[in-house]
Amino acid sequence: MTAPPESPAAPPGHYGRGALVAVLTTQPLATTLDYLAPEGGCHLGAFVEVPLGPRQVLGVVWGPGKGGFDLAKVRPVTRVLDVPPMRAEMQAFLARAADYTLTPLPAMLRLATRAPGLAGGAMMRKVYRRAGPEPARMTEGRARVLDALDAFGGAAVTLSELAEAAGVSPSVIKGLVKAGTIAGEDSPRDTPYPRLDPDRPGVALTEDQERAAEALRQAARAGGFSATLLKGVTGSGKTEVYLEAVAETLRAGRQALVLLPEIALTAEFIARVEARFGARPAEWHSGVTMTERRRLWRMVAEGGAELVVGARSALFLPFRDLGLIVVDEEHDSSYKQEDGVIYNARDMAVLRASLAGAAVVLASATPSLETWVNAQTGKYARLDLTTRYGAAVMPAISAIDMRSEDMPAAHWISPSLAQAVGRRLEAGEQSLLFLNRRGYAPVTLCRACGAQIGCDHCDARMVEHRFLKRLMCHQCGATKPVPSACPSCGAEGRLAPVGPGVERLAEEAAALWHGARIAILSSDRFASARALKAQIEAIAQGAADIIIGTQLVAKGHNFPLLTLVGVIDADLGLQGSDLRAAERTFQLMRQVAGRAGRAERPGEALLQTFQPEHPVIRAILSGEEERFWQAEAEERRAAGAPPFGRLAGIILSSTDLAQVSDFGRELAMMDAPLRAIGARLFGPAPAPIARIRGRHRVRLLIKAEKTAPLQAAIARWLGQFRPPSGVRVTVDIDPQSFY
Ligand SMILES: Nc1ncnc2c1ncn2[C@@H]1O[C@H](COP(=O)(O)OP(=O)(O)OP(=O)(O)O)[C@@H](O)[C@H]1O
Ligand SMILES: [Zn+2]
Repeated sequence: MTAPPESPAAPPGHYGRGALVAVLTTQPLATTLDYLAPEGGCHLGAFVEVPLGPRQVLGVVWGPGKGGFDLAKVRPVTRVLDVPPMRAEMQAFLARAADYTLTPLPAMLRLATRAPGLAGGAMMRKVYRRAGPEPARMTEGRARVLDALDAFGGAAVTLSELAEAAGVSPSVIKGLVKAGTIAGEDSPRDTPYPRLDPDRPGVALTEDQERAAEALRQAARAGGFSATLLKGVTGSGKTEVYLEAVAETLRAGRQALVLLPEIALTAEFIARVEARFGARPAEWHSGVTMTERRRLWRMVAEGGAELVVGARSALFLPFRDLGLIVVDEEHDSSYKQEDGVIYNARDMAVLRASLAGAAVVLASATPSLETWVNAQTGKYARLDLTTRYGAAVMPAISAIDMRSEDMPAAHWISPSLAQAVGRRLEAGEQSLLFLNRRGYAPVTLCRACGAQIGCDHCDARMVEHRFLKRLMCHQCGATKPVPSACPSCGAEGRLAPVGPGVERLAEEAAALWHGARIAILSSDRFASARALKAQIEAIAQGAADIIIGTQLVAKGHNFPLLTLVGVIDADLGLQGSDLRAAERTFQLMRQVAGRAGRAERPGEALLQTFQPEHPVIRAILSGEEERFWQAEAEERRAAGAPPFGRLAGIILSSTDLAQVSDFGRELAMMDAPLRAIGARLFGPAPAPIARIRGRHRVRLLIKAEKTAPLQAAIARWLGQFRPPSGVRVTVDIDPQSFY
């Protein structure tokens, strides 16, 4: 039973006062809840505050109320928030994303409302300015406040900002207000971002670049959904090309979103946007302040932000008219969100673009196999840039056969690689030694009893971090001091590091090359994204001779002086049984090698390997990329593996091992809904990392045909059970990791 609308002339999508509306809240409830539209009514999609028990919670008017119960008991919406209503496109996106990832809709709504102060409504804030003569009593603190105000030169400044700039407590400022010297006034909090000028001249594009740029401009002009793989070798100018698509989108008056896989890359990208369009874009990632997040969220909704550069969560921003999404380095595994709501931002970008009528550009030198196949089958358009820009040429890649190198124990830099580095040092060029292992040594072993030091909470070995002087678990982050005696047998002084991490490699390099400036680039070495950015910039300017880095350095940085890349262990990624081991190794090696020789001087990449004849190593060396993808695709097709078949991972965890094992078996026994769609269930089996943070983990794997209705079947299957309390069930559709 639905209440009649207040007035028959109400516009579509508007509910008059007293009409029954369904509100989706961010609370973990199974369904929407019915409320009465408030005084003045509300629009479909309106952000509202509603009573839930004793509390007020945030919600969105999702549609007409479901009714079917006593209307007298339905409570009215408390108030409609002063932000633009959620658009139908966004509602559809959240609903489809929820269905795809098997995530409850309220959790999706939480992703879409991750800005502070939406309900706060305080659109104004107090800012301070000079208002009268100097106070009768002038103190040093007061003088500093007035100096600081002058220094701000009329820019809006809040109490806390002013206090911080002047180095005084807020009471000093309040004293000046009382004295009439300065005044606080309310001013709008959220202001639009500076306009970008798409018609400023960009760089002169090469013929190849121009061809690709024109195709992307056309896609942007066409105004509907399209998906394009922009595949260009490292240093070919993909960024310059897709900025042309951004320009065309802005000309059409629509908004653009550029996703980057790594916050550390944003500084360089923003500088390029500023050079191209004369102003900075809006930034959205974990390093952005709350005030700025709030401003961005609102401005995106109101159209006061034309271009957003951000992390994967920027996909859930309330764009008013999204015309373009660029996913840069689209193959990057960090686009997969692995906890909380598990989703792949690359796939969600395509979904959102299709609903918004936007163009999506997936850019990479080494695309994911999924995207490569989509381009092969014509589902996506494909544009290729096959040469580096300008004088730069692709680096020569060759292998160092470690079987014939003379390697003393506990050394990892072969004589051949050392020679090559030595030549760079003499020439004043930079070398990068790449090792994808953080810390000093991956294993700490007791030479008396053979025990390895493990984490107390996880089924994982502790990694020594000599820089921090601790052992650290890379699963849960727990740390402990390096003991002097073996925790197993008590032997004193017999613990030894085994294997290399970047810190140990730096030690070896320092012993080899006295006086060389060595910099370690590894995420755990930097307290903040800002510090990391600064270090990357310094290195680009030449502040280091030898860079020792983890995969952090593989991601699109430009180091113009870098001419040699040495990969310490090219076999590392090939060891696992991971479905994507070959693909990942191929991508990573090609990307890392691509850091070399990006300016005038040619680059070289040397891969230390014990198996130079391995097909993946050979493919990396030969550079015959298309053949590699072809072969990899064939193998996956034969195995019915993604992207030709579908997978879903089910992870059960509990502090009680028996409980989680029993529940796993129960799930496996009642798999009829899965069999009904021809899917196969494997497991339960203890997860490769069988315990994390004290929780025992059991995995099941579902394999289905590409077209099978997998999510619906999983929902029916899981719907048969009530997990015992304490058991957590995580569904990972299209899993990327299997730990
Ligand atoms: N047409 C051009 N005119 C001037 N400079 C250019 C041009 N094209 C590319 N460049 C420069 O060449 C370098 C490489 O370009 P860009 O970073 O766009 O390449 P990319 O393909 O995105 O590389 P990667 O995949 O390694 O990130 C940059 O410094 C860029 O400014
Ligand atoms: Zn741990």
